[in-house]
Amino acid sequence: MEIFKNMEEYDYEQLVFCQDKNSGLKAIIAIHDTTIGPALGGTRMWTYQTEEDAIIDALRLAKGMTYKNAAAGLDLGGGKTVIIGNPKTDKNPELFRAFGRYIQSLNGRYITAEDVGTTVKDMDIIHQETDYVTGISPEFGSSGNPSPITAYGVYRGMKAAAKEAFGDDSLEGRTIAVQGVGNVAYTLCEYLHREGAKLIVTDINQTAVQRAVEAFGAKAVDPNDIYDVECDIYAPCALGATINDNTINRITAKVIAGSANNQLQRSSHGDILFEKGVVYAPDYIINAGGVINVADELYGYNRERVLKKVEMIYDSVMNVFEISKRDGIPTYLAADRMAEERIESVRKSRRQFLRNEHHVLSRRK
Ligand SMILES: NC(=O)c1ccc[n+]([C@@H]2O[C@H](COP(=O)([O-])OP(=O)(O)OC[C@H]3O[C@@H](n4cnc5c(N)ncnc54)[C@H](O)[C@@H]3O)[C@@H](O)[C@H]2O)c1
Ligand SMILES: CC(C)C[C@H](N)C(=O)O
Repeated sequence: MEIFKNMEEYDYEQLVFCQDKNSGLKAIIAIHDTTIGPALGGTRMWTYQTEEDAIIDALRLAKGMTYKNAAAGLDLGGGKTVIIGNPKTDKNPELFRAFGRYIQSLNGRYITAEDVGTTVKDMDIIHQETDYVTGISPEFGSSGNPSPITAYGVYRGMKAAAKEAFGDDSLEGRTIAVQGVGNVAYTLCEYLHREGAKLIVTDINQTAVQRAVEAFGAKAVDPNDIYDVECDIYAPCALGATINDNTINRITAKVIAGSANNQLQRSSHGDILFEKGVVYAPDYIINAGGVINVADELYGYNRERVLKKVEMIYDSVMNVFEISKRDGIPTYLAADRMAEERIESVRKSRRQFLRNEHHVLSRRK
């Protein structure tokens, strides 16, 4: 793999490889863009088949965070970490402490939080070595697990997408196919069930499926069959790239709205959805609740302020649809334009020289 070629393609700033033999840590921190502020993005722990897969995932996820944070109006850039390993068997406190020291060595350029495979407890261990971590336990005045807030944002965004597709934002009686019923999707299903939606669920973890079947009367299907079920809304809430060459023509839903990051394998899949008239709520707009929640810790956490902001994901999704219709472009592109405009305006406003403690002038005491 040509690493610099890959970094150059979307202008990544930095890729950090972290290794600690004693604890087994193998982590990759990707910092995509810090124009607006320090890079904030979670840490994913996953069993990657190859090191190349792990690097590509870190890069894709980090870029997504730049766009997510910019579009959500946060004063933050984008980054992400992947830890190579099985979250069920390979965790130990020394691993997260070693990782925390690597984060500290970046001196605030990167701030972490939870993602797939990591928990509040893991963030608390990282916190023993660095302050550049969010989503730690509420005992520290922090916001805790971001997933329920992410779920609330996805629910709000899904209602906006329903309004766009069906002319009515009620989800009562709608059939919704949920792929992956983990931390975010379980709470999402609670909202959907409460509103009277009919749920079809799948997961590679049978315990997770069973929990949703029992709690919400959901119908369970095999992971490979979720693309073929008849439904109004497809909610991808597992891993990325599930909208791809193999699935795009199998999905019959009029709406795609879910929590997963990087749902489109390639941007051309977003073009196809647009041509087919599928209402796609762009992933990083609809799933921004979690990062809005953890970012609020940087100001002194206030849950009411967070809930107000996350409720507005309905309006952000609507705004993307408006731009898409106005400019005749797919929704993923409309979202990208929104984010890029904000990054560019900040970049321009920072043109003037500003003396700081690192500048050569500071040496002339
Ligand atoms: N947790 C958050 O606050 C947050 C915020 C923004 C985005 N996201 C994204 O939302 C998604 C879900 O996050 P989460 O925190 O709920 O993770 P999670 O690990 O708790 O849940 C993911 C679920 O998907 C299942 N899964 C994995 N591969 C699957 C497959 N091929 N088919 C069916 N099920 C499969 C897993 O078994 C698991 O139950 C991820 O893509 C994550 O990056 C999460
Ligand atoms: C909580 C966030 C910082 C990270 C979250 N996993 C996301 O993708 O947005």
